[in-house]
Amino acid sequence: MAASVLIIDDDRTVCTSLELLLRRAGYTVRSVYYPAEAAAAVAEFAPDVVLLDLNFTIETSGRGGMKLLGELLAAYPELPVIQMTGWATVQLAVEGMKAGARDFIAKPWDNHELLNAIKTQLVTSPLPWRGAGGEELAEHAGAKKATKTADPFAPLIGTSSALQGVIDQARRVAPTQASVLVTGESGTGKELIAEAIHGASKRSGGPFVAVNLGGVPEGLFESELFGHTAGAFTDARSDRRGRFELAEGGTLFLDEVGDLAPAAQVKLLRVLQERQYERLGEGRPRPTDVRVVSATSRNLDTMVAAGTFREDLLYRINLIHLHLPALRERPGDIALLADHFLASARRRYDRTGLMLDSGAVSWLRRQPFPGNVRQLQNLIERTAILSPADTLSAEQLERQAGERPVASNFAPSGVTLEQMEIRMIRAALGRNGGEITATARELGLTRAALYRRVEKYGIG
Ligand SMILES: Nc1ncnc2c1ncn2[C@@H]1O[C@H](COP(=O)(O)OP(=O)(O)OP(=O)(O)O)[C@@H](O)[C@H]1O
Repeated sequence: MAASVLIIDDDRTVCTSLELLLRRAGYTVRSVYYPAEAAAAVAEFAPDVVLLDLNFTIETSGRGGMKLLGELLAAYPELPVIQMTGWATVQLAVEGMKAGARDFIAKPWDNHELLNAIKTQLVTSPLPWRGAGGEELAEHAGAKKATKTADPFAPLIGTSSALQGVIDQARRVAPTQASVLVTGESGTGKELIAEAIHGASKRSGGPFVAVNLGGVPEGLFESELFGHTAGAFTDARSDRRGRFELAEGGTLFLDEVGDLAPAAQVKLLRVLQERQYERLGEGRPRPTDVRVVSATSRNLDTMVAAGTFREDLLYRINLIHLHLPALRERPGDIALLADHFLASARRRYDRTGLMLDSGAVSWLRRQPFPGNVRQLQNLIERTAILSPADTLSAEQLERQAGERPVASNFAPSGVTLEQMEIRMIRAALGRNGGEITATARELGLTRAALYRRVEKYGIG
């Protein structure tokens, strides 16, 4: 049986787009638009996970959402609630976490992160709040069990020696306990290879828990990674397990490790050195047995030289270093990858005739793909959905790829810098399928800086 998600948000466009995303990922979904209907929907639909918007537009303070969160958790203390909130209201999200929400996602959300957050709740909740079988849920959340006997590296498509070299290295280090640092541009498959390393390790029976450190506000770092006990803060009503605890016996994937603030770097280093951590408010150390795989698209050596990343932490996470090549460095893999994404579009949309004509393949091979494999995947998928014909041409792909490269009219007169910025952000969001991390990388911004601009300009 498919796992289920209840969306509580008064913005119907948000609900519709979340419904589409989650149904495609195999979930049963229901939305409610009015806070007053939420409790009844939880009772009737018995969702495995709830996505709750904290900012109802009628009540922009977010108090409506906080109140509802309190009511739902009072009635169902174990209900896994993921809060959704705009960047400007991170403080509210912090309050929500203290009140017992399990996670939070900033709007506009990153699809990949959102799906990961839901998966984490399904896999790591040992006692689903309504008593459903944990096994069944875990099986749904990523089909890791079903594919256990298959080659864990099979999902990594590409025959280029640049990619195969990295896969060979990864195969060799997977069975060891060594910490691994995966570098590479956004969308090159860092998380995919981290999962494969876990799958090929002796820990494959344990959990694979991912945490995007770039998305964790500083004030939440300890609670997020190490957990807290009820009463640790004024609003901490229930115990909360941190990511280290959730990953016990398995692999902890620290994504965007280069985005960690200096104070958080010290705290992480201490836990990795001492192999023990403390839940906030508990006052006693807990031993930890996790293997750490980290990833970043930043250059940590340069950051160490600049004094923004601790050298001792780099040594700790970087026993083995794997670097994934950008897609433009292995154009020979583009046709194979395109074929792979087209095959999944055929299955997903039941369009067995979908294919690329030869012009389309050579056009794809000439593209720079700054968003790497993720960008190629989004482009194929979008073109397949929007094309009425089964054979996709270079022209159709080009149209979907959106803005052309810089041309002489790049800075037309009569357009303000601000308008230009809005256009560039919109275009980059379009090219990257709305993925915040990839868009921020393409524009050379941090995620926080991109969120601020999206918020400031009201880009939807
Ligand atoms: N070699 C590959 N074969 C098949 N799919 C791939 C490959 N590399 C990446 N992908 C797909 O591209 C998308 C992005 O990959 P992934 O999330 O692992 O990248 P990432 O480097 O971790 O990105 P980011 O730095 O933005 O978090 C995913 O949907 C993934 O399945």
